[in-house]
Amino acid sequence: MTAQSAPQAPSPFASHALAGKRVLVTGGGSGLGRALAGHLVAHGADVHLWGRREGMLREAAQEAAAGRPGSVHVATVDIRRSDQVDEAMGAIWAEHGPLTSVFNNAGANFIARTEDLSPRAFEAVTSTIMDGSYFTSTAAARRWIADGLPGSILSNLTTWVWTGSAFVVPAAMAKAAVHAMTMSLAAEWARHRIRVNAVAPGPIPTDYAWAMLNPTDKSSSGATQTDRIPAGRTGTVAELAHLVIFLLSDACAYLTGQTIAMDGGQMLAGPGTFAELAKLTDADWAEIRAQSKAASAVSAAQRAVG
Ligand SMILES: CCCCCCC/C=C/C(=O)SCCNC(=O)CCNC(=O)[C@H](O)C(C)(C)COP(=O)(O)OP(=O)(O)OC[C@H]1O[C@@H](n2cnc3c(N)ncnc32)[C@H](O)[C@@H]1OP(=O)(O)O
Ligand SMILES: NC(=O)C1=CN([C@@H]2O[C@H](COP(=O)(O)OP(=O)(O)OC[C@H]3O[C@@H](n4cnc5c(N)ncnc54)[C@H](OP(=O)(O)O)[C@@H]3O)[C@@H](O)[C@H]2O)C=CC1
Repeated sequence: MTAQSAPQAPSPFASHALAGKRVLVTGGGSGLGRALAGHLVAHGADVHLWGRREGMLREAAQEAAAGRPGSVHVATVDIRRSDQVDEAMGAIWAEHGPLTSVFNNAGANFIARTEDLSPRAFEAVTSTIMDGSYFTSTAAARRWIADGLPGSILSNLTTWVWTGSAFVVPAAMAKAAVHAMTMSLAAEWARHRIRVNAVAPGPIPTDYAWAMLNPTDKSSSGATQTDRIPAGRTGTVAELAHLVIFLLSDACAYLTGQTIAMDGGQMLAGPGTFAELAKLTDADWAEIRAQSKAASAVSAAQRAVG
């Protein structure tokens, strides 16, 4: 199949679709979170970006706020630490006013044979995705409930919540846990006017994710191969942004408890996982581990916290 080029999809939403919204984006210093921030600002939202690398967050804020100076704020927060999350959430409420929305976007992942993973490796991934999403969601919701305010929680998942995926087992498990949190809290908190939803994008290549998920010339697999996607291309940040804007807007106040896939048909056609990596040799896995750990080390050296 030949790769299709992505359409230049203009936003279907008015520039004030998110006016009055104050949105927290975790993992906002890089990749999808960073790119999404500019779209949220362009539709009227004020945005808060959390991550562990201060320099990246500041650059991201400058980029996203270019059209509306003062609309983006940053904080270094390790979302695996409930104390840091609660303190940073309190600071938003005190210094800027209540959030209206949380986007649980921060994630951690790398491909590896499950039998090779140490307990610390398992925990590094699962605590970021599962604990981090829970700590952030509850820190916001406790305040909304106490203040009698409505709110919206959205999480960035993957289609592995339905299919699982070989070779990324901690991430697949943790994303599935957040999918369960989405359904559970939607029912529990609807009476507080708090909506809880999730998106499950197919591949939208970003620098760090691909350094973790496709680090060598042998590691390309169904999950990251464009030519295996029925739509013939990967998704775009603009397409993800349009779905997120809709879900965070007041246009769908009755929509809650849903995880919405947006993957060009990848999951339904079968190749959305890393199962094909079963063919790799010990030497291939050693190279993958060395390459992805090198990318992690570069990023860890940039952190202010965590
Ligand atoms: C169908 C759709 C297809 C595409 C779907 C895409 C889905 C989304 C994917 C993503 O989420 S990609 C996100 C990529 N971004 C990140 O992962 C950002 C955050 N990442 C990190 O912080 C690191 O990369 C980290 C390794 C995940 C964690 O770093 P941390 O500093 O907390 O831990 P370390 O001390 O470095 O390591 C802890 C532990 O883990 C072992 N380990 C680290 N890397 C590897 C590796 N590549 N292979 C095997 N093991 C690894 C490390 O050795 C430590 O264990 P011990 O040695 O101490 O036992
Ligand atoms: N790209 C893709 O194709 C897809 C991505 N996704 C999901 O989208 C999200 C973003 O991925 P992507 O942009 O590609 O990858 P990135 O690696 O660029 O984004 C992950 C972000 O999470 C932040 N983060 C990681 N650990 C922590 C922590 N403990 N505390 C605070 N922030 C943390 C990182 O910042 P820092 O290291 O500075 O803390 C980074 O900004 C992930 O949840 C991923 O699973 C889902 C489907 C497809």
